[in-house]
Amino acid sequence: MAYEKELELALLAVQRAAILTKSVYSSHSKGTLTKTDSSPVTIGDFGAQALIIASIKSAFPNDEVVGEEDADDLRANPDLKNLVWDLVQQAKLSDPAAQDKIGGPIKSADDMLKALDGGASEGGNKGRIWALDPIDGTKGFLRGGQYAVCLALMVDGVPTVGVIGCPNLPVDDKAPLDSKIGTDADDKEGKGVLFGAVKGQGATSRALTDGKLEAPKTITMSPLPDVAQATFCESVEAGHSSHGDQADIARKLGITKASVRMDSQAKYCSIARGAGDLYLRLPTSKTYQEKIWDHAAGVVLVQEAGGEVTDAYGKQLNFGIGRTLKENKGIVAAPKAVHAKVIEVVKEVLSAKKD
Ligand SMILES: Nc1ncnc2c1ncn2[C@@H]1O[C@H](COP(=O)(O)OS(=O)(=O)O)[C@@H](OP(=O)(O)O)[C@H]1O
Ligand SMILES: [Mg+2]
Ligand SMILES: [Mg+2]
Ligand SMILES: [Mg+2]
Repeated sequence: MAYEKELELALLAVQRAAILTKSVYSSHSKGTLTKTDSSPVTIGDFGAQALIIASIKSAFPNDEVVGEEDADDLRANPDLKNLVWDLVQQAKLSDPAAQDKIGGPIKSADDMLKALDGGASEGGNKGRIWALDPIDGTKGFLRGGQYAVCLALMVDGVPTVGVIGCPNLPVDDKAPLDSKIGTDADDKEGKGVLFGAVKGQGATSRALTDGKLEAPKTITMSPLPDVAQATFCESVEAGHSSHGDQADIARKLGITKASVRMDSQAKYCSIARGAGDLYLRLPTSKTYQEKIWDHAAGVVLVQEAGGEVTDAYGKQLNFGIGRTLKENKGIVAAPKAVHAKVIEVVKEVLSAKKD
């Protein structure tokens, strides 16, 4: 199968990084800093990015990576660097063969910084470029909500392989998607899912482990004969997507069920496995550009589970023009059969707002 090696590498690399993020999640000190855009970053984000880029470079040294983080803060703060280096050394897959497949341990703190800085690609529509979000939903990670470790391979600007680890989602995909799953998460017994998809080959989920990969299970979106019956997912943070516009859209579609608010690409994962149906992300500002690492993996997953993902105007997402989706505004993900109907209503709501 095409991209078999890339998928396995991505699944194992995300699984190893999740060992690190879980250890930070359950520790009271997360080494949180505030970035220049006022968003938070933790020692978990830095460690997970270093581990995943080291894995990619061990298997595919010529591939580029667009990663959210870089090593500047760690170079400026040796104590913080040492904290991350300790975590990185501790995070290893329990199965030696699996650990070998992703290049073994990072050899030194300097190599760790180099790996962390390996995510500086400017992106583009030529060749193989990975999009990496080491912790998506950092605010959820800090709050005790959902978060996700997200990795996608883009080929000539098209998301082609997508892998997402969700340490706080229930493994059982029949678990009802209620607000508790979104905002009162934990990574204890029965939690932790690893999603994977390759363009043209379908989407899967399996339990997240700390060693070998479990056997995959095919996932699909729920059939949704009547859009009024939909459950829709949206961001927790009101600053990240417009809850007001999303409520108007839901009302116009006849949706009566309450939305499920959850952080991170766990929203894409949930609808891809039929726990929830729609993901609405309406812009809150005219200037914010969505980052490719916040969407690339989730888009492959939803497309391969039978869904369609566009921007809020129904325009195809263009992942091949840099680190952001600057040609697009907002995100709408829905089962193929109802996507056009949802976009029609989204456009109505957006045009009613025009000044
Ligand atoms: N203003 C604004 N508008 C839209 N999106 C923004 C904005 N600011 C940040 N971000 C990005 O949102 C990512 C998290 O998205 P979520 O859907 O998980 O948001 S939320 O935390 O549930 O509200 C989050 O990803 P992480 O930084 O990886 O957590 C950000 O990249
Ligand atoms: Mg961030
Ligand atoms: Mg993110
Ligand atoms: Mg992030």
